[in-house]
Parts: sequence; structure tokens; C-alpha cells
Amino acid sequence: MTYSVQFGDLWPSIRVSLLSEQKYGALVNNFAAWDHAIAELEQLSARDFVNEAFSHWQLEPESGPPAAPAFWTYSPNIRCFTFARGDASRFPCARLGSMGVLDYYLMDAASLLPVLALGLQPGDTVLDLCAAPGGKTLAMLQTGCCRNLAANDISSSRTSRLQKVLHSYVPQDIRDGNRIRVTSWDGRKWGELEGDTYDRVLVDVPCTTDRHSLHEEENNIFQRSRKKERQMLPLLQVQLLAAGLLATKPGGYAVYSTCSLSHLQNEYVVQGTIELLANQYSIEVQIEDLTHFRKLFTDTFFFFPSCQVGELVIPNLVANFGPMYFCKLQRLT
Ligand SMILES: C[S@@+](CC[C@H](N)C(=O)[O-])C[C@H]1O[C@@H](n2cnc3c(N)ncnc32)[C@H](O)[C@@H]1O
Repeated sequence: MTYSVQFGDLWPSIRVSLLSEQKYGALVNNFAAWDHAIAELEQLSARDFVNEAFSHWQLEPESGPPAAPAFWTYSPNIRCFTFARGDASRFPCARLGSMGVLDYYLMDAASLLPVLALGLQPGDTVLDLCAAPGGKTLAMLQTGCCRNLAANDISSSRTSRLQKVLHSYVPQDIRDGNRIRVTSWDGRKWGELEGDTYDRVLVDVPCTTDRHSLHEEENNIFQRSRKKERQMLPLLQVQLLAAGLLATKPGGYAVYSTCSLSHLQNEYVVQGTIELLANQYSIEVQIEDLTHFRKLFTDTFFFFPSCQVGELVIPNLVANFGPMYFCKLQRLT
């Protein structure tokens, strides 16, 4: 009922897509023999939507981002293969390669957009505040940009899943070095723990996980017994985003993301947090315009056309990715 009001004519199509099988992307593991993985994925007629979008932009700059430097603010070295629109093929399971790690990671391709938007640069110190099970952490590691990466999640069982993902995809010498730190703390306290510390912060918050909630009975967030928790979600999201921004260095960037369609959990949280930081901490935060980003990936995803801040990928039967909301913020002071 809420979403039919929020999305109007678009809702029936979003709804039927949410109820249908979702599409995946295969994130190529640069720590494996990636050339083999790419050859295999190309044989399946999948395409690397990230690099295809960038090459298309270079050939036709007038349809791409307004100025060349904007291009380089995307996180580099990420390769993710998807099947074309309308092609509902599935990827085979990832295989263990000669380097002892799996060759690709299957995830909702829209989940890469927050990582691409974060715009990692070589030598960055990075915080992933709500990291488990670790798809986005792995994507950030693929960029080769992280001088240090702190991956945190309050749930110890989910943190174990994150450790397993790292174990399966990242070689031991990189895991054992002091570049990756995995913790299981309450992210809401991060501003007090490590204020003004990180160049880039990802705040991929707990939400109503709309697609998942439609298909999974167990521990469903829409159960009557979890009503209070559900009502408190926007507050928790504001607290986590505020902590993420406090942990960001002045001049650094944070990306807020959810896999919910709800404006209450998306745009309202962003706007509420900006006000909170201004009023309580006199910290100024600016929202980055991602319109060019939407244009860049318009061949792969359907975007909701009327977001006031941030971008929202909406599920569609021929490109059944998302939902994924993301908003990029720069901490100015
Ligand atoms: C959407 S999931 C993160 C998905 C992850 N970023 C990925 O790409 O695989 C949200 C996560 O937030 C965690 N979480 C919930 N409350 C938290 C808190 N107060 N501090 C840190 N993490 C929290 C949950 O345990 C959950 O794993």
C-alpha cells in the first residue's frame, strides 16, 4: 500500500519484478587468474557492464559525464559481468582457480553501484561500517586502492560469513598483512572511536531488505513481533550514517546505501542526518550529484526518475536488479 502511493504507475511493474527471479552479476576476482574468468564469462555471452559503460562514455563523451575529471572519481579496476537485458540466464558457481581463490563472486550487480560511486583513490583509508556478508568489501578490495580497510559488522555470526568470503577470495598474504581489519562493534559508536579518520566510508545500513523479505519467512522484518524494530529502523540508519560521516575526514566522502525502496529509509534518512550533523556538531555535509552516474549505467539498470537526493535502482522484469538506493556525501568541515 505504501509503495503504490510512493511509486504510482511504476509500482505494479516493480512489484511483479520483486516477486520474480532476480538477476546476478559476476564480480571478477582480481586476486585470481582473472583472464581465465573473463574468457569463461565472455563465452557465456555475458558482458562487463562497468567497463562497457566507461568505454561507451569515452567514445561518446557528450552522452557521458559533464567533465573528464568526474570519470576518475569512480572506483577503478572493478569488472562485473551481467547477461543482457531480457536474458535470464544464470551463472555457474564460481570455481577455485590456480591461485587457490575463487574466480568470481555472484551478487546483485546493483550492489556495486555504491562502491563505484564511493570513488576510491590509490592509498585511501577506507571504512565499511556495516560490512557483512562482504560483497561490497570484496568489491572495494578489487580496486587495489585501499591502503587500509576496516570492515565492521555488529553481528558476530555475520562477521564470520565475511571472514569466510575473505578467505575464499583474498590470498592469505593480503589477508594476513595489516591492510584488512575485521571487527564486530556497534557502528553507531564509530564517530567516538575513530573520528575524522577515513578518506572513504561506506554505510550500507540494515533495512527492510524488500526483495529478500518477500521470499523468506524466517526472521522476516515484517513479522508482527518485529514491528518495533521495523519502526526504529530509520533512527538506527540516521545514527549509523551520522557515525560514518563523523569517522570521515573533512574533505572525504561517504556513501549511504540500502536495498529498500522506502523513501523513509532512503532520502529522509540522508536529509535528516545532514540536519543532525549541522545542528549538533556544526559539520557541513554536501550531497554529490550522481545524475551522470545514472546516465552512464542506463543500459544495465532502471533508475527511479524522481529521487530528490541520491539514486534508486528499481527492479524491472528485463533487468531484475535491485532495489538499491545510494547517495554520495562529501564532508566539508
Ligand atoms: C545490508 S547489510 C550489509 C551488507 C554488506 N554491506 C554487503 O554488501 O555484503 C547490513 C548489515 O548491518 C549490520 N548492522 C546492523 N546494525 C549495526 C550496527 N549498529 N553496527 C554495525 N553493523 C550493524 C547487520 O548485521 C547487517 O549485516
